[in-house]
Amino acid sequence: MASSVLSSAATSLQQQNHKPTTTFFSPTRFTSHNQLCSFTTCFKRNPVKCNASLDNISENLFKNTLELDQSLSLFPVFRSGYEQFQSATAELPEMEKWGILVFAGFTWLYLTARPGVLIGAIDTYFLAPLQFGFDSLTGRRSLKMSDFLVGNRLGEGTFGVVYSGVIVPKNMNAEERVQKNGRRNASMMDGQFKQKVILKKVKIGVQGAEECGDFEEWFNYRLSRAAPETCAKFLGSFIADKTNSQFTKGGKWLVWKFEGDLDLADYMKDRNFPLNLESVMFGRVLQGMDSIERNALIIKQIMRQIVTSLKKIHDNGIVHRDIKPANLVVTKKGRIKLIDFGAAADLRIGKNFVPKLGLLDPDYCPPELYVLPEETPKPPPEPIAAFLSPILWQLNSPDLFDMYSAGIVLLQMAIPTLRSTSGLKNFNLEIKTVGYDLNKWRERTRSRPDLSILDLDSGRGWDLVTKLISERGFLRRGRLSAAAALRHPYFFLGSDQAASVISKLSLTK
Ligand SMILES: Nc1ncnc2c1ncn2[C@@H]1O[C@H](COP(=O)(O)OP(=O)(O)OP(=O)(O)O)[C@@H](O)[C@H]1O
Repeated sequence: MASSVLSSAATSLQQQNHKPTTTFFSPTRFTSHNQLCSFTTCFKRNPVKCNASLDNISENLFKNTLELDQSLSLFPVFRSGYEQFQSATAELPEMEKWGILVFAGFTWLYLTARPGVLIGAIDTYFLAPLQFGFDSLTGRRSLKMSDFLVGNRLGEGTFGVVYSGVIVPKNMNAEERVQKNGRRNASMMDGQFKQKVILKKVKIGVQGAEECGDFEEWFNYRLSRAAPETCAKFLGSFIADKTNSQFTKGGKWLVWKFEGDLDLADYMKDRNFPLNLESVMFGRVLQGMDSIERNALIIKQIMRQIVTSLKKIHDNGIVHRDIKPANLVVTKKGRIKLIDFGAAADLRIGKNFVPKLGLLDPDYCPPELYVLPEETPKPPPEPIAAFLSPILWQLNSPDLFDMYSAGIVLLQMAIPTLRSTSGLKNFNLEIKTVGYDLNKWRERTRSRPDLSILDLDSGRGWDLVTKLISERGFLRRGRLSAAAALRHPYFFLGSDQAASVISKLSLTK
C-alpha cells in the first residue's frame, strides 16, 4: 500500500510536470522532495516503519503542489515564465538548472543594484522619449521668450544669473503693458500674472557655461521623471530670439515653477531660526514643549526631508555635489526642494563627471574634494559606463560626498554660531586640524558651541552628525549613506513626523 501511495504521488507529480523543479519556488516544497528521496531509501530498509511518514509526505506534496498552483495563478506572468523555464530546461540535468537560476538571480541583482542599470535603461530608451513626445504635444518643449516677463535678479553663480518672473497669459502683449505702466516690477504685480516662475539666464561667453546649462536642463528632466518630489518643478527652456533690455539673441534660459520666497539660507540668517519655520513646517506653533525641544523637532523635520530627497536622487545614480542651505528652497507647504543641479553628476552614465574637476562650495565640501577618486578615468561611452556603474558605485560610494555636506547643514542648523560665514569658515579650519573627527573638535574647539539641540535624547543628533562629518574610511565608506542615516536612532523616534501628522489633522478639522 505504501509503495502504491508513493508511486501515485510521484506519478501525479510527473503528470503535473512539477517534479524536481517545483523545489525552486518554495523551501517547503524543497523539503518534500528531500523527504521523498530519503523516504525511498528508508522504505527499502524498513517498509512498515515508514508508513506514517509516507502519509506525511504525500500530504505535503499535495499541499505544496496546490500552493504552487495557487501562487502561480495569482501571477499569470510568473506562471507562463515558469512554464517556459520548465519546457526549455526539461532536458537539462538538475545542476545546470540551478546554474541557470543562480546566474539569472545574480544578473537581476546586478542590474537592479545602485545606481540601477535596468531602470536607467528603461528611463533612457523608453521614459525619456515618451516624456519628449508628451511635452512636444503639450507645447512644453516650445517655450518662447515672449511667454515670460523677467523681474528681479535673485542670485548669480559662475554659469548663470537667476531672476524671478511671471508667465504672460496667452493673448497679452507683456512688453506693451510694461511700457504703459512704466515699471516692470509694478506691472508684474498686477493681478493679470497668476503664475510666478524662476528663470536662469545661462551666461554667454563664459567658458563651460553653455555646457553647464545643458547639464542642468538634462538633470532637471531626468529628475522630473525619476524623483519629481525632490526638486523644483522644471518647466523647460527657451532660446531668446531677439535682443532687448532683458534678453540677448541666442542666449539660453531655463525656467522653473516658483517654489517659495525663501531658501534655507535665508531662514537661517534670521535670529529666530528655526522657530521662524515652525508654522511653515508644522502648520502651527508646537505646544507643550520647551523651546529647545521645539527647535530640535523643526531641525529634525528639515533634516529628514533633506536626507529623504538625497536618498531618492542617490537611488537614481545622481550625486548633487552642491548641497548647502542656499540650494534648498522651502515651499509654502513646508517642503524642502533641492535646486541648482548645475554641478550634479549622474554616475550611472558618467554625465557631468570630469575626473579631478571640483565645482564646489569649499564651506560644504568633504575632505576628499572629488566625488570619485582622482585616478578614476574619463567615463567610457554611456552604455559601457552604465554596465560598469554598479561596480564603480560599490567601490567608491560617491553618494557619501553629499552626505558630508548634509552633515554640515545639520551642524549649522543646530549650532547658532556656525550659521554665519565666518563661524563656518572657522569651523572648517578647526575640523581640518583634528582630522575631521568631530569628537576631537568638541574637546578642543575654542568657539564654545552650544550643542544642546544635538545632545537631546542621549545625544542622538550628535551621534548622527559625527557619522556624517568624517573622513572616508575603509573602502571609501565610513560615513552614513542617506538610507543608513534614515535608519539612525535620531530619525527612528519620528517625533517630528508625529508632530507633523498631528498638526495636519488639527488643520483639517
Ligand atoms: N524654483 C525656485 N523657487 C524659488 N526660488 C528659487 C528657485 N530656484 C532658485 N531660487 C532662488 O534663486 C537663488 C539662486 O538659484 P540657484 O542656486 O539655482 O542659482 P545659481 O546662479 O546657480 O547660484 P549659486 O551658484 O550661487 O548657488 C536660490 O538661492 C533661491 O533663493
